[in-house]
Order: sequence, then structure tokens, then C-alpha cells
Amino acid sequence: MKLISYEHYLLNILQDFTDQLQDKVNTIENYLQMMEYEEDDQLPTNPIEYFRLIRRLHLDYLNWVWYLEQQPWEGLVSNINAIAPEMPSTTDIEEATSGLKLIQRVYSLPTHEMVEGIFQGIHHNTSLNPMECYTIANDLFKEKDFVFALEWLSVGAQMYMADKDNEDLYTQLGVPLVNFIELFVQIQDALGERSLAMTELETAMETWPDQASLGRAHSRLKMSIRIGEESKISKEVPLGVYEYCCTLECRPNLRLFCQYNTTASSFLRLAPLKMELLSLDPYVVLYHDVVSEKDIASIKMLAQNNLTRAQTFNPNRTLAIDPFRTTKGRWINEMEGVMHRMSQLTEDMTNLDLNGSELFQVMNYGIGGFYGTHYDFLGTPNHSKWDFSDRMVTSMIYLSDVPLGGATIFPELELSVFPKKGSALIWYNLNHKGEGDTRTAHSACPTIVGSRWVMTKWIREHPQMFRRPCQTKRDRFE
Ligand SMILES: O=C(O)CCC(=O)C(=O)O
Ligand SMILES: [Fe+2]
Repeated sequence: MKLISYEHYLLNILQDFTDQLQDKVNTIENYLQMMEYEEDDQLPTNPIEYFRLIRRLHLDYLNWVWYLEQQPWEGLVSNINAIAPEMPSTTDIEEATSGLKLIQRVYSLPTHEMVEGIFQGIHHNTSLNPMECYTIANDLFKEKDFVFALEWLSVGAQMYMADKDNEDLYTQLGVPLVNFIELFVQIQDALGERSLAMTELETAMETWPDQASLGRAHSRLKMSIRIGEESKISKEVPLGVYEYCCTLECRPNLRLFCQYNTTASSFLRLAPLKMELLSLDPYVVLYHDVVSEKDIASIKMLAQNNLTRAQTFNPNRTLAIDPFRTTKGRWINEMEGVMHRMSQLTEDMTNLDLNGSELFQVMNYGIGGFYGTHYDFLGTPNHSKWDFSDRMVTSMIYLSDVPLGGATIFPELELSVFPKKGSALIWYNLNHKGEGDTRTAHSACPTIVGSRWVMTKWIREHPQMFRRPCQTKRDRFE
């Protein structure tokens, strides 16, 4: 079931609950109304009245006990508990928050705009409420990102104050106003603004004299003031090529060109492909409009089920989940009709032999999904180069447009490519000697809006020994 269906399920339960509760209230009110007519301090004077009073107090009374004991919520609570295992985990919420933080940092988005759902000047039909701002601020605080934490908290607190009508609801949902104050004090303490923190805390203690947590915060703060700890603020990292080229398309300042490629393979003589040369050394090209809408739809259909969190090789050369690769992916068998066509296309675009290459990998990046800067080549392990075939070329097809964010970026080359559905980016990871070319370090910038789909293929080096001999004579004697 999709997350959104779980939310509908939960809302329906809450609606059932209020309906059942309302029925109960109606029944009780009816009884009270009925009793109003009978209300009289005098003892009954006639036998009918007397009988009725005795009967009510003997029977109705027991029925009301029974009625009040019947709690409409028991079944509903167990329905909610039944879906508990499917609910997002702490890791999920941490990842969703880190997605937002990453997007904010990489694209320099002002907090108040994000809260209103404005990304890069475009208003999206959404916004955040004070509780959500608090969750983000709290998370940023835990990660010692104090300046941003304070921004999120301040925006959230302003909204809270302006939305007094919902204070009970927010409190019920675990975010009373006093939480904001406590976090504010902790952040100011960490920033070294202790007298400000103390003033705020003392005012809060007057407002909520019974709040034990404020008393504890007060002792902690007094201790910090006595010790006079340094502020924990971290230095601001200046914005660099990465942030710039994730935001705006970057092209190296060379005289490169677009052309119809008719030579990469003999097939292209009949059906040339539109090719844009992006870098000569290392060689990077972008083919435009090479995959049809229909084929893309079929590929996504094949991949849609069983997408699993993508892994990377760790230093021990074992595969593991990696916080720097927040995508879901799936390897696809090449026997299917459409995949056969994709293999043929990749062969035509690269003029390389796909034997021994890895399977196609379809990947889906959700909101905030990214792939940190990395190389695709594996590097020659200790054993001889002859029995190890590295990832010489990466071919990557964009299976979706991305409304905002999601560029592929090569920071060393100051090059970025924004996804365009149906185009293919191809680059050489190895130099002419077959060594990993570190200038090919690349990354997928965080997706801000949309669902980003790509399909990659890593083409191995050995099968190319006749199509693209590895070493030139000159190299050999270097
Ligand atoms: O999604 C991208 O733009 C890059 C993907 C990538 O680098 C990879 O899968 O190795
Ligand atoms: Fe890569």
C-alpha cells in the first residue's frame, strides 16, 4: 500500500471514531433531555411515579454503566496498531528531514520561502506548519547546525504564536509552545548567547511555573554560564562549484559543438543521433531524444516493482547501504524486448562491446534524493590488471524530466547536465592507459520537486580490447 493510502486509512479511522463518539453523545443527550421533565426534588406521590423512579435507578443505572464502559475506540485503536509495522520509521523521518536540509543548503533556499512552499521562486501548493518546523529545527540542532536550527525554530515559533487557535491541537500532538522555548534556549546556549537564553528562560518559567523541564534547562544553562564554554558554532562553508552548478547549468568554457553522430556505429549512418559534445578530455557527450516515451513507460513498468535501496561498495569491497546514495534501484534483465532495444542503442551510441558489461540499473530518486560525489571506476585491485576489468564507460539514460533540481554534476569539470527525459549522457571513467580518471568524479544533485528516474549501464574495459585498444605506443614507454 502507498503511504498516502495509509494516511487515508488513518483519517477514516479518526472519522469513524468521531462518528461513533457523536452517536454516544446524542444518546446520552436524549436521555438527559427526557429526564428534564422528571426533574423534581419531591418524592413521588403516586404509585406510577414511584415505580418509574425505582425502575430507573435499578435498571437504567446499570445500563448506563455498561454503556459508558463500551469504548468505541478499542477496535479502532487495534486497527491503527495493525498498520504500525508499515509506518515510516525514525530513519525515514531522518532521511526526509535531511533531504530538506540538503536541498536548502545546496540551492541556498531561504527558510521562510521553504516554509511557504516556494522553491527557486516558484510557489508550490504546499506549506509547513509550526510542528513541522519544530521537527526540522530539532533535527538540525542534533546535527549541530545551530544557525539553521535557529532560523527554522524562529519561523515555526512565529507561526505558532499567530495560530493560537490550534495551540491545544499542537500540544495534543506533542509540540506544546514550551518545547519551542526549551529548544530556543539550547540553541542560544550552543551559540554562546547565554544571557539572551537566560532572559527567555526566566520569562518562560514565570509563564509555566510547574514545568519541570524548564527548571532542568535553567540548571543546565547556569552551569554553562559558570563554565563559560566556547560557542559551538561551526564555520560557514563558502558556496562552491558544487552548489553553483547544481543550481544553474554549467558548461566548460570550451568551443564544443552539437552534431548529428553518423559514425559511432554503422547503424548511425542510417539513423543519425543528435549528439552534444560536453568535454573532450575526459570524453563526455550528451545524446538528445534517443529514447521514446513509449519505451520509457515500458522500462518504468519493468522496474516499478521491487525497487530496493541502492547500495555502494564500501572500502572492504562489500556492498552496503550508503547515506550518500539515497536512491532506490533495480537491476534489469536484458532479455525483454525493450531492454534489447536499449542495449542496441547503447552499443550504437558508444560503439563499444556490451559483452561482460553490467546489467542496466534503473534508479528512482525521491524528493531530496541524491548521490554524493563519487567515481564509477572501481580502481585496480591488488591482483593483476589482466584479470580485472574496470568500468570504462558509463551510459546513463534520463527516464524523466525533473521540474526542479536533480542535475548530474561533474565538479572537477565544472559541468552539469539537467535531466531531460529521453536523453543519454555518456562518459569515459578510465583514461587511455586504463586508469581511473579522477576528473570524472560526479554526483546527482538533490531532487527538489518531482520523481527522478535514470537508467545506467557500466561498460567494462576488457571486451573493448579490439574496438578501443587501451595503450598507445607512446604511453607504453612513458
Ligand atoms: O543519477 C545520476 O545523475 C548519476 C548516477 C550515478 O552516478 C551512478 O549511478 O553511478
Ligand atoms: Fe556514478
